[in-house]
Amino acid sequence: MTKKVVIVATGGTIAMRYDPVRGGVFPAVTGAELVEAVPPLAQVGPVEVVEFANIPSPHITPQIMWRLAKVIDDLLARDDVAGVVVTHGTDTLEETAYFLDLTVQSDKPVCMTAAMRNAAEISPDGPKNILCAVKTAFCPEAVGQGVLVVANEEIHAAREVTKTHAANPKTFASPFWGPLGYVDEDKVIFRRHSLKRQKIQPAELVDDVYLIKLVAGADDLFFRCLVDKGASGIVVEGFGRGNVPPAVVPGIKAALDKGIPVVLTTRTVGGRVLDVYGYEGGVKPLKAMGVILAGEISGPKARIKLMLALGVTRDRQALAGYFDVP
Ligand SMILES: NC(=O)C[C@H](N)C(=O)O
Repeated sequence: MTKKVVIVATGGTIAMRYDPVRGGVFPAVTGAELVEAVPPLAQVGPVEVVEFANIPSPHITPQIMWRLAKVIDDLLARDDVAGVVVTHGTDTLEETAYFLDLTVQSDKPVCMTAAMRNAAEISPDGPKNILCAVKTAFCPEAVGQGVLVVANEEIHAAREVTKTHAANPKTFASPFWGPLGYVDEDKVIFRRHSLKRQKIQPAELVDDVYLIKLVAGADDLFFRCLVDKGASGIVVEGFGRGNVPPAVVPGIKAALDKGIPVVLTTRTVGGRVLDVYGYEGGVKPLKAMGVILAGEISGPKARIKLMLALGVTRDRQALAGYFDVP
């Protein structure tokens, strides 16, 4: 049977054009039109298009990600489907990629791609990104690598990749680790394998989980607001090893006392949160209070993981186990 790659279009700049009447860039291009703009796809293999949505990625929500994951799993269950490519906006792409990496049950390739230049600009990057993403989705070595982000001819792991530049087409990078591989003219090359996938199968999506990014001199106002609101979870982006200002600690304690799990990440782009420092606000006393350490993942990705894990358990120890992975 000749297998195909299904392109699931969700929107983003890749599917936008400048509108002179409204004076801005707006959604304008369907998934089918995106494919028409990439004639060399005919030499790669058969593709099918699913018009999932056409929205800017700042409009993407965890509930939409949840629906997207189910659509992708249904597609990958088909014997005639080798893999899926998702076209998406770059602004929140890393969050959707990580959500899918944790929830899509199939190990067939899922390659997300995007564009930094809209379809009407000089040298749009979308068509080449789609071509590289489809080539990767057909590549046998992409099986079992988890969700991949393919852009600018590079292949990145969902767990490691982040958007690093507001405008440059080379925006996606995996700090300290670099790409898994790249797409050359003649073939797809993987130079390393992604980390072992973690899969979470929640019964429901608990999406009232909030991220608080800390800065010098921060106090616990935001924590007290979330405690009053009865949030289901709080992710904190601390400094360095995960340390926080002393004025934040009472707010963290108030959340924990109310049974709200608090997950600690760091605002650095690399390295792990670790209980090195014993001073007030250091991770050692925070861990002793019951704060969950999130390892290396970023604040936005830790929030995605906590949403999903809360759909499985509210037990703090069990929740901590979901974050105790490399
Ligand atoms: N390059 C892009 O796709 C950015 C756009 N604002 C989006 O995320 O939808």
